[in-house]
Amino acid sequence: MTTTVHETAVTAQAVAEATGGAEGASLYERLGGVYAIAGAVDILVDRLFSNVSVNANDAVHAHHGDPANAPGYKFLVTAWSVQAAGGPACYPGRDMTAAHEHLRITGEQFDAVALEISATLGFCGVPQVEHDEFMAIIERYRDEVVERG
Ligand code: HEM
Repeated sequence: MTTTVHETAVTAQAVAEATGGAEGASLYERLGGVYAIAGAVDILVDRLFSNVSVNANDAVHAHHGDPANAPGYKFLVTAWSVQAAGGPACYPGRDMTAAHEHLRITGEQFDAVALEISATLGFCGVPQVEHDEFMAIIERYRDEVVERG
């Protein structure tokens, strides 16, 4: 019996089936693991660093306006996402309150970042179920990221 390239191609569906379907596999596995997540974060951070609405906050712009911050930030956001999605515990950064409290982020600025995350998941072809699960995780951190009072 011959096997075609089509039959051996690793698709998101094949990964889900091989790992026990949507119920058995972690979101991390269903997203495609560290290579897929790092690839998405690479695109996301480039977009965030040039997003005018996100950079309207001067404290955010002090960080996102400097291209020298991109590699380290991509590493930290990748590790955070891997861990938040149920992958290996590998995030070495600050918790979300400590990382953002000095930035005085508004609800609108949080929405602008969430929109870029959602757009990036769409751009990368992440299926709807995994898209919705990841965005639900992001939403759970709103109160830690947005300025209090
Ligand atoms: C749930 C949503 C968010 C997640 C998961 C997230 C994730 C992270 C991570 C992992 C770091 C690195 C922490 C460290 O340095 O130890 C960070 C820092 C940062 N984030 Fe976020 N972030 C979120 C929302 C936002 C929003 C809405 C903004 C801006 C509007 C923002 C702007 C920044 C900036 C400027 C830094 C660097 C702060 C500094 O080093 O002084 N983040 N974020």
